[in-house]
Amino acid sequence: MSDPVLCLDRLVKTYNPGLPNEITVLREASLEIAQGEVVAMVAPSGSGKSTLLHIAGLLDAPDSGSVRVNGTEVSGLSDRRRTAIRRDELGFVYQFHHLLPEFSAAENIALPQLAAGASRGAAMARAAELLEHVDLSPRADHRPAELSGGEQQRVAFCRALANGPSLLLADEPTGNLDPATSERVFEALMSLVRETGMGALIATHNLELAGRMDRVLRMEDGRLVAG
Ligand SMILES: Nc1ncnc2c1ncn2[C@@H]1O[C@H](COP(=O)(O)OP(=O)(O)OP(=O)(O)O)[C@@H](O)[C@H]1O
Repeated sequence: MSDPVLCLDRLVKTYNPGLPNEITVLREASLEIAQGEVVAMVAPSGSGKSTLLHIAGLLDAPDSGSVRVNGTEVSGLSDRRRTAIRRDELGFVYQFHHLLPEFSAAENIALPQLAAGASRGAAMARAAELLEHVDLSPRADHRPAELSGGEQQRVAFCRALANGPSLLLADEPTGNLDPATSERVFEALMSLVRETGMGALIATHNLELAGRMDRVLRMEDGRLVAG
């Protein structure tokens, strides 16, 4: 059997330790995501969802507990190796798209590939393929400001998937959209994720969307429990 794409084991995280405003956000939070599995994380605001996603995305370290990505324990790795894992194995989507305003949709999708060493031709070809998948080929040369909110978010999904990651981490990817757009964007995301066979951890407040994923976890008192 292959390793889980993500294994978080008994993560503990306290902010401001020893100070009056000390707050323990994660209390032995654990989860495992198999290859191709799409997991929803439902959590009230302030319960530690972003903290957990930051740790899973190797942007922050836990106080204790372990993080394994495709079987590799990340604590103790050099910054360089950690950056390589983030670039090659993880894809990120946020509530706001964070596309670069001065570049076109296709160029935004090409950039992470160029950073990973792809040629411009190969990167733009892959961008075109991804844009076609989310029905945005006619918008390839548009800058983000010339796209609707739902279109911008679909471009952000393409960018997240550009380097063929095995795990997608998404923090309320449809949180900023109206219900109809949210539905369309969610469908686009699921179709991309299913097509590539990647695993995904998707934080959402939308219980209806969560119910359509393979598994739902709830954040409760700093732990993840089956929802
Ligand atoms: N860098 C930090 N320093 C101190 N406290 C922090 C820090 N980051 C987060 N917190 C606190 O930790 C708790 C959890 O924050 P986190 O952002 O993980 O929650 P969340 O579930 O993602 O919330 P939201 O849905 O509102 O974004 C909050 O009480 C927050 O104020």
